[in-house]
Amino acid sequence: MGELPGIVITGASGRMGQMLIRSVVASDKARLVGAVVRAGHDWAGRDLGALMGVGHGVVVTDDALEAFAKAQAVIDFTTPEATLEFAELAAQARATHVIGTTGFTDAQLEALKPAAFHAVQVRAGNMSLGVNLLTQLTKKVAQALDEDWDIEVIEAHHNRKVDAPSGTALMLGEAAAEGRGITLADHKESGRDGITGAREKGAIGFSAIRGGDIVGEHDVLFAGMGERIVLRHIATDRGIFARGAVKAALWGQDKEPGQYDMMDVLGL
Ligand SMILES: NC(=O)C1=CN([C@@H]2O[C@H](COP(=O)(O)OP(=O)(O)OC[C@H]3O[C@@H](n4cnc5c(N)ncnc54)[C@H](O)[C@@H]3O)[C@@H](O)[C@H]2O)C=CC1
Ligand SMILES: O=C(O)C1=N[C@H](C(=O)O)C[C@H](O)C1
Repeated sequence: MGELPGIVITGASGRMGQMLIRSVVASDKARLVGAVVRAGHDWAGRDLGALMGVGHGVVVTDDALEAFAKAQAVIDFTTPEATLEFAELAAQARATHVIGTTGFTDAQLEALKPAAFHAVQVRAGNMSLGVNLLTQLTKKVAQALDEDWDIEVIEAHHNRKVDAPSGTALMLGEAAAEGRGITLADHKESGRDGITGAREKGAIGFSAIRGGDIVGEHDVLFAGMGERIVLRHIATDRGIFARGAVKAALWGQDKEPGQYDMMDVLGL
């Protein structure tokens, strides 16, 4: 039997970075071969075992290229700017690049594409099974209802989150738009404040709550006259995102270069 696929985690000291390290170490289908932090971070050069109590023998580095050269997959939950750099390096190393990072601009999403000519890229605003199922349900409900039903996506996250609406909220909004046969960009309404005027018919609205240690909560509200439907997902443990990302890294091993998402991985 050959060696298990080697995985590098970027943003190793972050909330998701640490969760991902624990998930790879706990997996019997993958090996942790590297942990990358940003340049000058005080974890660089230190053994993960001493820092986290797991991953003994893996020395944290700020040299992503060197780390990626030893890997079959890179799992990356960092920032859009860092992910763009890592996409090029993962392509050079022909390593599957699993991207959990959110908050990309349209131009940044466009800039991710060339790397996918050379390596598998799996990107999703949410890597959990539950949210990906909810996305499918959202599309189905939106397909069944007409514009008399107002669609609102409401999300809540911890007070350290820097982007809004969340990547998940955008995924759900895209699914609702697809179900309704419209383009989200033309119907997105977020950040209401002041005298906004009446709600535009057919809009897909977004609201973001930030507070405390909320892991991630998403409601898709279909509001009609005299009745409402609410589809809801509540995450209570970041392990759901990490396990999904490890699954994606393994799934990518025998795929052709290109851009994929968690629907592909989960076969939904
Ligand atoms: N797709 C999904 O299922 C999920 C996505 N996320 C997304 O993942 C991202 C990270 O979230 P958190 O872990 O909560 O944030 P965090 O702020 O705790 O961690 C991000 C880490 O990236 C590191 N970083 C930044 N630039 C870097 C560089 N150039 N090289 C190496 N490391 C670098 C930071 O030092 C930090 O440790 C966010 O965009 C978040 O929305 C979070 C949870 C689930
Ligand atoms: O930043 C987070 O924490 C999360 N980000 C993702 C998002 O933007 O949707 C996924 C999850 O909700 C947690």
